[in-house]
Order: sequence, then structure tokens, then C-alpha cells
Amino acid sequence: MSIAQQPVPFLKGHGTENDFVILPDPDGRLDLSPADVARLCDRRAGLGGDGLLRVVRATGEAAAEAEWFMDYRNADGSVAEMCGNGVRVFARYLQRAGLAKGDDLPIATRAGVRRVRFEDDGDISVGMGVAAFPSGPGETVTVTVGERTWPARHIDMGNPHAVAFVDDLADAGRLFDPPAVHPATAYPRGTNVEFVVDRGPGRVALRVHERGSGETRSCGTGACAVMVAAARRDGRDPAADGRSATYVVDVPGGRLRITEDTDGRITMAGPAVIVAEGTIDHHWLNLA
Ligand SMILES: N[C@@H](CCC[C@H](N)C(=O)O)C(=O)O
Repeated sequence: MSIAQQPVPFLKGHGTENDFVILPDPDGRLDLSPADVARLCDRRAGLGGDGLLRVVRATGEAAAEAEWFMDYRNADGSVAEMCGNGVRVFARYLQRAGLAKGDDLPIATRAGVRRVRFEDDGDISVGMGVAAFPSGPGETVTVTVGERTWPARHIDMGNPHAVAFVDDLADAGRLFDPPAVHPATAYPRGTNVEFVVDRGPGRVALRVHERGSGETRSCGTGACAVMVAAARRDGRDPAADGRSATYVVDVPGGRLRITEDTDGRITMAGPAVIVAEGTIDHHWLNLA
């Protein structure tokens, strides 16, 4: 961390209980090392969070499309391309700070620009882009926890996912360690793993083990990957059959509504809440 001379402002927020430390840094003065991020996200010695959102002005090509860049980091300090719950919380912060102009807002991320919309019901929706199938549309990988192995779909939502349908969410066990994925070469930078059960037509529930954060209460990109995996399993492909598909995805921390349109574009809607605002003791920050 570059040396802070005075208390550093922060906020804390969550989207379906996927929780984040938010650091407003409009002029890009904070130089956060992975160790700094891990200390801030530590639930005992720091502020606590599944990840960190640094709010900084977009630069370079992205600045032509979006004023703000979501610098997302996982709780262990690693960098990730995209965070679906995080981008809604990021947007909520901008709205609350008076930095969001209008109801529709582009936000730059490492996976490209995502458009968020402030909905009348209080939720925030976000255009999540198109799902990719890096191992091929029909190909599966496998996910192993302990003695159990399941086939899984390899889906990329800007960040990597392995989606496994299971009989019971408890089958995934305690998920203290990252599930093993085979072939590991399919995921050179690691992966997020989702375990999914059916909850009725157009409705599924998940548990997730997030790369760099462990088991969390929700994952927005993961919920989108799950929606696509469920739709394909159910014989639905909106780009091919000309009808959009909507699924409700129950996560341990709430509910997300996800639609895949006939052009393959995915929109996710859900809550985003700011719960606290304060300052970080700069002496503590500078101890790193
Ligand atoms: N919780 C996020 C995903 C955060 C990044 C992920 N852990 C990764 O490393 O790809 C979401 O809501 O999408």
C-alpha cells in the first residue's frame, strides 16, 4: 500500500450476501498489494469481505465507454476478471455517492464494459455478456470433492466456472478446500465451482466455492453460468430456438433472476446493499 497520511475512507456492502470492502479511489492513489487486500478482507484482523472493490476512474480505451473501472480483487488478494454481485454493489456505491448519471450506467471491468440499470423495484440489473464454452459446447470436465466425482460444464462468464449438477447440495460436503477439477489444464488460472440442484421448472439452487475466496453465500457470474448450464440441460438455447429463457437461481444468501436473450446476451437482476461507511486507521494500513 502506498503510505496513507490520513484515514482512508471505505464502505462495506453486499449483493445476496456476497460481501465486499469498497475503497473509493477516484484518482488512483491506492497501490494495493495482494497482502494489503488479504489484510483488509480478513474477517478477524481486518474489515472482512469475500472480495474488494476499488472504485477508480477508467483509463485508456475503456475510458471512451465508461467513467469508472471496477478493480476487483478476491479475498486472498488475487485479481479476477469479473464479479457479478460486485458490479451491482459498485453501482450502488456510485448511485449513493451521486456519481451515477441516470438509470443506466456503463462500468469498465477486466472482462470488458458491463451496463447496469437501476430498476424500479430497487434491484440492479446488469448485462453480463455472452457465455463461452472453452472446452466446447458439449464437452464436460469433472469436479471431485473427497471420494465423489461429478461431470461438470466448463462455462466462462469473463471468469471461469465448473458447474456440476448434484442430487443434494449437502453432497458437496464442507467445501473448506477448493474442489479438484479435471483436466486441470482446462483452468490454467484456477476456477470457481458451482454445485446445483433443481427447485422446479425454471428454478435451481446452488452452492459455490469461489476461486480466491472459498465458499461464499453467492456468486453472480456463477449464477449466470449455472443458468446457462441448466438451460442447455433442459434443451433450451435462446440463440438457436428464438425464445428467451429466464431462471430463478437461489443462492445461500438470496435470489438472483437471470435471463438469456435470443442474441445469447445474459442479464442478471438482484439486490445490492451498502451496509456501512467509515475510515480505516492509516497507521494500521501502513503496517503492512
Ligand atoms: N463473487 C463474484 C465472483 C468473484 C471472482 C471469482 N472469485 C473469481 O476468481 O473468478 C461474482 O459475484 O461473480
